[in-house]
Amino acid sequence: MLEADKGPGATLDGSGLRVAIVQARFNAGVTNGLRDACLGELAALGVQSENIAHHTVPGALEVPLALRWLAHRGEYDALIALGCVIRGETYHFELVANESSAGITRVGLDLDIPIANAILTTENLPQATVRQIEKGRDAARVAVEMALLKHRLK
Ligand SMILES: Nc1c(NC[C@H](O)[C@H](O)[C@H](O)CO)[nH]c(=O)[nH]c1=O
Ligand SMILES: CC(=O)[C@@H](O)COP(=O)(O)O
Repeated sequence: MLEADKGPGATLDGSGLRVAIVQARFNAGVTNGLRDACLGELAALGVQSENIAHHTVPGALEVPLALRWLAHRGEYDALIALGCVIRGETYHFELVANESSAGITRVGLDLDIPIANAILTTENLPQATVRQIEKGRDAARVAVEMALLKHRLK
């Protein structure tokens, strides 16, 4: 009998989950907004505050390594990456945006752990500012949904 996938509209119950957040401090005005929105949504989904770890790193390029360290602990059901990369005048934007994203994906696949990537990559600060709340909330929902899916499938 095919088990119907309830899809994203299903009620997500994160009450038994353990989640860790890695936040880049670069563009902290935005990443703090991402953090606050993410924490609020995790609470709304039932994730208990004592089951949420939060760590900061200097910038988006340092996020993958911190995620790897946390994944190796084997203590978390999902990880969340928060950051904000804003284009400047040089190629550095592409390097930071692309390498941080590729590193995050690699950690998730190599260490078999769901990682919600909410590292914003925008052309300017206004684009990031208007997206911080939605993207922070989305990251929380993705982390909870994928952690629950992993428990169902593995
Ligand atoms: N320009 C941005 C950076 N740059 C810093 C790098 O992430 C890294 O910390 C540095 O290259 C040392 O390894 N980081 C961001 O998160 N956002 C940016 O816009
Ligand atoms: C994304 C960045 O690294 C950015 O802050 C760098 O700005 P610039 O390219 O003008 O040095």
